Amino acid sequence: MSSESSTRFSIGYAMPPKKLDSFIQPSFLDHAKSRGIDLVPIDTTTKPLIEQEPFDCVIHKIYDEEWKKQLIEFSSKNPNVPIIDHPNAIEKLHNRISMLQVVKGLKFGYHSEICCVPNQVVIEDSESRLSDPSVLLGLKFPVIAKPLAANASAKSHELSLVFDKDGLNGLKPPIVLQEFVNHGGVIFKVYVVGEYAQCVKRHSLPDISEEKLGTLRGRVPFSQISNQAYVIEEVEMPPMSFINDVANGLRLAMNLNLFNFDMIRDATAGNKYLVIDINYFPGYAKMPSYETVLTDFLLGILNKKPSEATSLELKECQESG
Ligand SMILES: Nc1ncnc2c1ncn2[C@@H]1O[C@H](COP(=O)(O)OP(=O)(O)OP(=O)(O)O)[C@@H](O)[C@H]1O
Ligand SMILES: O=P(O)(O)O[C@H]1[C@H](O)[C@@H](O)[C@H](OP(=O)(O)O)[C@@H](OP(=O)(O)O)[C@H]1O
Ligand SMILES: [Mg+2]
Ligand SMILES: [Mg+2]
Repeated sequence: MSSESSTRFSIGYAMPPKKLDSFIQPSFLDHAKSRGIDLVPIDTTTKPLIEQEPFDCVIHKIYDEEWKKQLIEFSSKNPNVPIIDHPNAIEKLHNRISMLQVVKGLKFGYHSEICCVPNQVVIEDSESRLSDPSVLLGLKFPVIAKPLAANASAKSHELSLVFDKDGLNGLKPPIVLQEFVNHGGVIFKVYVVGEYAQCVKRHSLPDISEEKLGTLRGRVPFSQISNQAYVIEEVEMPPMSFINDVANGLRLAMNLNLFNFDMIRDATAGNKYLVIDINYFPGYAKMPSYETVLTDFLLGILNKKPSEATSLELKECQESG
């Protein structure tokens, strides 16, 4: 039995129904409560945020402009209340090109592992460009076609594995074509919660040999193939020091606290890792011990001095928004 703490904090949370169902588990609410945190649902449909105070912190996964306005208003009235995370920082993850740009800037010289992104091109507009071979800019088949927008819609997760030029016909821009990299059929999914990172293994697409590629035609659609948490024994994890450095580098560069990233290990070069996807506020309930990890993180935020806190700066938000 844990005793309830005497200083209590109120954390407001705002997210779509699907996320509420998975994230707001009784085990999390109870654990947070036992450590002095009351998690309070924010009504995002019938009342403005500023009429629902007081909150000591707000966490959110709502992407519309109206919500952003409400956060700005709330923040100007409560400049010392941390908002996790800044909507402008989250927006960079809504586009599969800007999402990975930050990976290229990561620097940590002392690892034998390297971290990069697959070769990719963006097709912003007309479908007819897909029949022009120069559009591929030297990209090699197979490629994965991904919608450019990664905005939490079901459509944004509708991907295709494309084996040849004919397989590009009928794809609907704006899309990203990304080189498929053989990686042994397993991805490393790294959950980041502030300074904490945890890596899990997930199933992925199997490798495709040159020989097999010669027999494959067109394209195959797929969606959310790495979202189920199964036990995968044999595959060796990347070194934890490397994972921590990538996680911290991304966190600082993106100014985000709550995200995960998917990383694959190139089957032809065991020290080469490629980041293929970064997601805001992912399915944390699938992460072992998410209740304690999230509670520790929130307490860390709440116990910071206001000057160190992640408050949403009105000025910055208006300037770059
Ligand atoms: N460049 C690549 N090379 C090899 N496999 C890839 C590549 N890109 C994606 N995949 C495979 O496709 C899956 C889905 O791709 P991605 O993670 O980009 O899509 P998503 O819909 O954004 O996923 P999530 O559900 O994690 O948000 C990956 O988990 C991985 O199995
Ligand atoms: O609903 P959108 O914004 O599209 O976000 C999804 C992410 O893209 C996925 O990465 C999450 O699954 P994982 O936590 O297994 O990565 C997935 O987790 P969930 O389905 O368990 O909530 C979602 O968070
Ligand atoms: Mg992914
Ligand atoms: Mg994703």
